Amino acid sequence: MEKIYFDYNASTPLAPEVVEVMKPLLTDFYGNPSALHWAGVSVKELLHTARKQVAQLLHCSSNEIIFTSGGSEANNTALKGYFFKNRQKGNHIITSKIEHPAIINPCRFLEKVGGKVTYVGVDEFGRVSVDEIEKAITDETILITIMHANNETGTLQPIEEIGELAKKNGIAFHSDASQSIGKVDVNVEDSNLDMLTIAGHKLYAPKGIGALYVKDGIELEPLIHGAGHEFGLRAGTENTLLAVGLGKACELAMAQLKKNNIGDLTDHFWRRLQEEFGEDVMLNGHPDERLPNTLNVNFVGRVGQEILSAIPVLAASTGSACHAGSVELSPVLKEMGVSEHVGMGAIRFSLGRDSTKEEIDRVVDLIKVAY
Ligand SMILES: Cc1ncc(COP(=O)(O)O)c(C=O)c1O
Repeated sequence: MEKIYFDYNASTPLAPEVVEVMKPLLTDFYGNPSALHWAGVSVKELLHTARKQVAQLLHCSSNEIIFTSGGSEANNTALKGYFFKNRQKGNHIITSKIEHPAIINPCRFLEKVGGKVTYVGVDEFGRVSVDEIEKAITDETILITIMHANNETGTLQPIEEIGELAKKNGIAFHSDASQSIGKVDVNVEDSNLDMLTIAGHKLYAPKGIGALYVKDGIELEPLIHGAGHEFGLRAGTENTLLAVGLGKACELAMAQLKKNNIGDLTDHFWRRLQEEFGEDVMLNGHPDERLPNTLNVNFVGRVGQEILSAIPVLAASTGSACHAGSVELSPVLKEMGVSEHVGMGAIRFSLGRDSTKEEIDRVVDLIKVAY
């Protein structure tokens, strides 16, 4: 039976165009981009193009993009880098309780070295309250970091309002946009963002590459000290192969955003599940303010992982973490107030460019059999 991949929030395949653009870097374009001779200059040009392509997607300048090894490194650079460089201004950071571990754990680390962190909660749809963030601001607050879209539910946060609030209070604003880039339009200027994280493998670029937007004028301490690569913010000869792939992926994402009908497919999926399962299915996340590709559904009274195990051709995720054989309710759903009875039945389906209506209909049929 043909396999079905509905786990694009976990990782995406490489776009064929991305593979093509990377090929010459495996053979002919081997120079060090810092070298001044022909071999270096040609690679430097490719890197420059890639940086420009990433910047265009975010609506910023290419000198505001630094390449990293992925979303986790970009988040660590933003949080630790900003904290260590700006510590004399204050030691307080505001974030949310539903961030990815790549934000929560750097925050926990900073708490061990003199930082104070407020973790704001979310409502039943997984959205933070801007008022609650405002109330958490103190004279010591230097940074607000709130993810743009949640990886499990797809719920989008009101980053424009949070950006306004941060700007009004002279506080830097970072957003982990690993899940939203390429799925919805993101404009760092309109959202008053000072820093923003991208993860390549969520948008049809390779794994092991990402980027951090750092607004002109924002100062960071690098995580990796060395030579002056990436505007002095990340030492080490650039991963030109993967950066060029990310650049192309960003160019493709821009074109895709304009002709994207993935939201219609997700709506069709949700309609079909409601038709077949009625009140036995519940949506996790905001009904409208959600990534167009993400459908997180509770199969009430069931265990999501058991349903998935019964459908081996389907790649999808549960929101729950498996520890030593036991399945636990996802901390994100827990924060949203979803009960264990309901939330243990959660399955996250995340669609992508190659997903089809036929696949969705087949998955609904397979779930009916497995149910
Ligand atoms: C919201 C979010 N942030 C950060 C990351 C980490 O990205 P990477 O795997 O590129 O380090 C992920 C990946 O799962 C994510 O979903």
